[in-house]
Amino acid sequence: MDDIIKVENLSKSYGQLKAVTNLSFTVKKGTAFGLLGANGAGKSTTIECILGTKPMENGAVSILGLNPKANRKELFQNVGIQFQEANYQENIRVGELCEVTSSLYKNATDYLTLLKKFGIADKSRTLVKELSGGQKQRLFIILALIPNPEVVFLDELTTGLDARARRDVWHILKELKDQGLTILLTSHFMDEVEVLCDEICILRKGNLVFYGTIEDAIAGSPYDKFEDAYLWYTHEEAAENENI
Ligand SMILES: Nc1ncnc2c1ncn2[C@@H]1O[C@H](COP(=O)(O)OP(=O)(O)OP(=O)(O)O)[C@@H](O)[C@H]1O
Repeated sequence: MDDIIKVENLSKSYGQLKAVTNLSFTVKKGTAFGLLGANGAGKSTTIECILGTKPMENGAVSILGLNPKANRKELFQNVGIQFQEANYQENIRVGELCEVTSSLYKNATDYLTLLKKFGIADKSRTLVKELSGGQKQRLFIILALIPNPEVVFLDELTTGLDARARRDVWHILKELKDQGLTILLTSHFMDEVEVLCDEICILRKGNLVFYGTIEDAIAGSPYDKFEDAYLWYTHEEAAENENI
């Protein structure tokens, strides 16, 4: 089975606001897919609908051939999710949180290796609440990878990370992708998207305005740099130029 994530005609509104309209895409095994768009474009809503943590109005979704709502338990073992801070208790140490997380999975990977890879092995005994923003972000990526998942969802992948840490994260994810991991990520950094993503879709106010490869995105725009093309698709390039 090649299509690891399949989204068909996904729509979601909050009252009168259409957050996502008729969105369809597929993500193939061992590839990274970037869900892109400005603040409020509908990226997080899409991820939550795919994972079944938010009800969608219309559409059909499958992950690893399963329905995320009906097959939650089966999927749980094979899907990694980068959660945000609010999901963790305050007074737990980094090592303890990794240990507890590992205990939930049959195929958990060695978290000490991950802590080392992501450069926070020395923080194992530190309280999670005492980590810096970037260290927390690294920890949350580690927690998503502990299950040794087949597919991982990474929302705002490297927000808050310093330049070195971002490159380390890219390197690790590329390695995992080469080993067959499927990645769906959101990011506001187009350099990162160019390094990692095989395919992207760009959302504008919940509507799909581009779906394909980065090369095709550039070719379909008047620009020759991806970031310029991206801003053109999102209709933000004028506002951007005014600020220069
Ligand atoms: N629970 C909610 N109730 C009402 N409106 C919401 C809710 N969650 C999101 N929205 C609205 O839906 C739209 C899409 O939001 P969403 O969080 O999916 O965007 P996003 O692309 O992830 O943005 P960001 O890049 O800022 O994280 C926005 O206009 C937002 O204000």
